[in-house]
Amino acid sequence: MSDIETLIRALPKTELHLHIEGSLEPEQMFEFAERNGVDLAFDSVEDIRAAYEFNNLQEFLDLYYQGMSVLQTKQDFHDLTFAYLERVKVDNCRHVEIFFDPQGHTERGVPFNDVIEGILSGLEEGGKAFGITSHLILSFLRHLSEEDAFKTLEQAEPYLDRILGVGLDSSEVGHPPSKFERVFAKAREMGLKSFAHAGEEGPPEYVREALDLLKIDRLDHGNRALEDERLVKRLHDEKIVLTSCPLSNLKLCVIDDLKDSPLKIMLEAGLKVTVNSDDPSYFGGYLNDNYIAAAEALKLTKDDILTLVRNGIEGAYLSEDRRGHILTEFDSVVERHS
Ligand SMILES: Nc1ncnc2[nH]cnc12
Ligand SMILES: [Zn+2]
Repeated sequence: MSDIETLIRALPKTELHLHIEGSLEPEQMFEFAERNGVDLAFDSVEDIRAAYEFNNLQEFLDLYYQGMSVLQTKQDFHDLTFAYLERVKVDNCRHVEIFFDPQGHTERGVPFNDVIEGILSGLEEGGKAFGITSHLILSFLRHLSEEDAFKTLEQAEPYLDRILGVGLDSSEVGHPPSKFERVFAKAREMGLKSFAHAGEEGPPEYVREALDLLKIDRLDHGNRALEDERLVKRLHDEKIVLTSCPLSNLKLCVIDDLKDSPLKIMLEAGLKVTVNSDDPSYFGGYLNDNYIAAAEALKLTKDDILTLVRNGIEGAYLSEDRRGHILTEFDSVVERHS
C-alpha cells in the first residue's frame, strides 16, 4: 500500500455528497425485492453490475429510479441507511450529510413518513453503533414540477428539526435552479439550509443561478464552473464549499479520464473542494475508493490530501465540540504520518 493510501485510510473523514438510494447494493436489491414481492428485471447480482455502464447522467438516473422500486417499507429504508453507515465506518468516516429523494418514493405510493422515519432510525441506530454523526438533506427532483416540490416540502414540516436542508438533484440540463427559486426561498424561511447540484452537466450559468437565486450554502459538483474565470473567483472569495465526486464524474462521462477530474484545478484555485462518493453502489466505490483513485490519477500530494480532508471537516455542519474532536484526531494521525 502506498504512503498516500495509508494516510487516506487512517484519516478521520466526512462525507457531504451521498444519495442514500445510491448506496443500494445489488445484493440488497435482491433481498428487498424478495421480501417485498417485487419482480426485478435482472436475474443475478452480476447482471445488475453489468448494467452499470452509463454514457451520461440520464442513463444512470433511469436505472437509479428503477432500482429504488424495491424500497417499500420503513424497515427497508432503515436497513439501507444502517448498511451504508456500517460500510463507511470501515473508511474511517466520522460524519455524513446524506441526501434522500422522497419524490422517488412518494410517486410510487410509499408514504413520506415511512421513508424519512426509516432513514432517521437507521442514522440513529447506525450512528450509535459506529460512532458516526449525521445530517439529512431533503432533495427535490428537478425534472418534476415546482408544485410537486412545494408539496414535498409541506410533507417534511413535522420533521423540520431533523432535516438540515434542501437539495436539488436529478436531470440537470433543461431544469435550471431558477425553476425552484420560490421553493428554496420558502425552505430558507423555514430555517433550512440550501444545497444544489449544479455544473455537473449544466452550464456555468446554472451555478450562478444556484448562488444568486437559491442562495446555496454549498455547491454539489460544480465542475463546469471552471469554464468561467469570474465564477471561480467568486467561489473562492465567498469560500463556497464544493462537493466533488471523482468516480461519479468518470462513470457518468462528465470526464473522459480521472486525470481530468476538476479536483486538482479546484485545489490549485484555492477552492474549498471536498471528496465524496455520490452513489457508491452504482459508481464502483465508497469514500476511500474515491480519495485513492483521485490521488493516484492526479498525483495528489500528502498536503493535497490533508487539505481535501480538512475541507470536508470544516465544510460540514458539525457542532463545535464534534468538529474539535474530529480535528484533534486528524492532527494526531498527521503527526503519526509525518
Ligand atoms: N450525480 C447525480 N446527479 C444528479 N442527480 C442525482 N441523483 C443521484 N445522483 C445524482
Ligand atoms: Zn449527487
